[in-house]
Formats: sequence, C-alpha cells, structure tokens
Amino acid sequence: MIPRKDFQRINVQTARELASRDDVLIIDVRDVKAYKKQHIPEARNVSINNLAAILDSAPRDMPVLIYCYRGYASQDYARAFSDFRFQEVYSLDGGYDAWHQSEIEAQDLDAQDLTLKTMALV
Ligand SMILES: O=S(=O)([O-])[S-]
Repeated sequence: MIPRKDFQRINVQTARELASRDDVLIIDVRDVKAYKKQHIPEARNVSINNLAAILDSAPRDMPVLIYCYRGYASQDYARAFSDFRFQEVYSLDGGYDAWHQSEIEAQDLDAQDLTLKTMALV
C-alpha cells in the first residue's frame, strides 16, 4: 500500500517554480466566478462537486498544487489529496491573493526599471 504523505505549504515563489513544470496538476478551489475572472495558467476549477472524480482519476504520483483565496480552504483540499495517497501535494500559502499580488509587484518593478532606463536616455 502507498504510504500517506502529508501535504506541504509553499510560498508564491516555490509555487511559481512548481507551476512552470509540465507534469503538475494545478487546482483552483475558489468559486467558478473568481476562477473565470482570473486563475493560474492551466489550473482546473475543483469544488466539492467534482473533487471525487479528480481524486479517482489523477495519477497518485502527479504533483498537485492547490490554491484558494488566501490559503486556508486549500489546506482542507490538500489534506484530502494526501489522504488519497497523492505523494506530492502542495497548498499555496496566501492563495491566489498572494499570487496576484506578486504579479502586480513584478509589473511595478518592470515599470520602474523602464522609467529609470528612459530617464537615463534623456
Ligand atoms: O478564505 S480561504 O483562503 O480559506 S478560501
């Protein structure tokens, strides 16, 4: 029998590295409306209604990254995946809010960099 492995809580930076891999199952457990508005690329929207189908069908050795709004509800889902013997389960600390915030900060840095370069040319 496959041993149960606890899920891990990870920060945005680690989640970004993980999400860039091809073999990761990314799961968004926010409501459909929030998911449709924005989500991490390649993420699937999962709720209590389709959770069982995913738990039954996904390979147990596939890494799973789960996020919600702020990183609390995702831990309950992550626990379920661990209970079903998924071997690599991650819950994003700070949830989509943290992910989105880091995107905004990265864009601000790019804009500042561009401004400085432009000023240096003048
Ligand atoms: O509020 S939540 O982050 O648990 S979805």
